[in-house]
Amino acid sequence: MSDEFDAVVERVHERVSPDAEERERLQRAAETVMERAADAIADLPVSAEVIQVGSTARGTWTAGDRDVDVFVAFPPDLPRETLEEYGLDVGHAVLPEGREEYAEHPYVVGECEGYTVDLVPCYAVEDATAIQSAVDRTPFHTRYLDSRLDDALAGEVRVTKQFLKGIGVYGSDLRTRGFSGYLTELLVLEYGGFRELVAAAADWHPPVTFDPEGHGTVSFDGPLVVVDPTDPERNVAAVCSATNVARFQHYARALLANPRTDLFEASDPDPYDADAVRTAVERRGTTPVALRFDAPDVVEDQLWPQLRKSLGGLTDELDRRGFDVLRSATFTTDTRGANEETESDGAGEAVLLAELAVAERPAVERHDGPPVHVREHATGFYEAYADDPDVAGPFVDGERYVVERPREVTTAEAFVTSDALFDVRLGPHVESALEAGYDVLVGEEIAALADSFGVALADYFDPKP
Ligand SMILES: Nc1ccn([C@@H]2O[C@H](COP(=O)(O)OP(=O)(O)OP(=O)(O)O)[C@@H](O)[C@H]2O)c(=O)n1
Ligand SMILES: [Mg+2]
Repeated sequence: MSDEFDAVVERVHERVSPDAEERERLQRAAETVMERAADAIADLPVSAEVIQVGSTARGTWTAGDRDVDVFVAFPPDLPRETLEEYGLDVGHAVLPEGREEYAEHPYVVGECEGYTVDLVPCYAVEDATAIQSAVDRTPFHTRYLDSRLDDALAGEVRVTKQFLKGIGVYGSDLRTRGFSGYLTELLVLEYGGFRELVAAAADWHPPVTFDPEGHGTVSFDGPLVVVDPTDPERNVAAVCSATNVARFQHYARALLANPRTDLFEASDPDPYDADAVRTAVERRGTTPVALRFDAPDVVEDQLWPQLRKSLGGLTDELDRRGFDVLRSATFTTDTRGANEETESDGAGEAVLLAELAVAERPAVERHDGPPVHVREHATGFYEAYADDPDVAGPFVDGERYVVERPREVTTAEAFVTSDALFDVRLGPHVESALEAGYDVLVGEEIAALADSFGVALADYFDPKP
């Protein structure tokens, strides 16, 4: 087992480690960016430090990645608006073709010598606990890891990142909710290597907690807690979902049991076509209901939490109304999950999908009233329904009055096409998007989604751990 494992890791290591030429090319691009930034800062009335951060500063990027992160650290007493203004000035000077993106504050993303450069302003604070903005921690991460990661460990980090990418859990964006680069580096550091990490993870019993500097002061929730060595009040793994921790454990065991390089390769399934969707729906005998609408034009880190929240609100209400949700999913075009040819313009489309075990509820529903001995309430209930021609009862069952009254909706389709849809917990941007209009597809009609969402449907009907 040992030899096989090492042979697999060696092959992956070979593939994800940049050669000398790639390192040089990247370093040249980074230096160009940093020189241009220094020139742009010279035109400003304040001084600022240019710092290369992220995986390219630490030698932990995987070969072929083309992202360079450069920060400009301004004096901490600079007002926020001035920091934003100067940050964008420098960004546009360095990356004349660049576009503005927005995280906690705006920054510029552009191309330089074939690399995608993020040029981010931050505050040069004394220590990471004094941060004024989340990005102010980043230079501390680089300093902390720089002195602890040697070439061999950097290689272990690259292999680990590739494994996490292969199994689909790499990235701390709110769509993925997985392992960030910094988290990966800290875990490798903690265990001393990829193999040690994987062997340990196979036996984790979450919650799993690490505090590399032993300085944690607050307690954190979540399946994985790694107290930031540069900030005792932050859990580096805060966004990592329980699902992704469990998934990592599953694939750690799979790799140990049967070492193979394909676990290090992300692979999309063959997209389902309309026929495959119809066959799947028929075979399962369920009633899928999909809402399809124009995705709100907000950044992904806003979009995904809102889509999940909306899906949760929808499925809770469908359950409450007796349609028994078997499984549900949300997906969008123009990111992974779309067929590239049919990618739409702008923000693309989004889908909320709920697969129901119950297609139709009867015309009546049971409604229990108060116990008869609770005289005032019981009489009120009795009188409210006594003359209602639409109900059966009130009758007495056990100690209570009961009526059987007409059900508001007998199918999920009737529910999602009614105004009651807007009473469920929806993310505000999703709510506006739905108000602008949406299509409802039921049962085999969801085959029409295959054009734009064939990969997501293949994932859905053929789920992997
Ligand atoms: N959720 C995040 C995202 C980023 N960072 C900081 O920003 C740096 C750059 O972020 P990113 O490019 O996302 O990660 P890398 O570490 O560069 O990893 P990758 O190889 O994926 O680029 C990270 O190293 C980390 O210090 C962070 O603290 N928290
Ligand atoms: Mg990076």
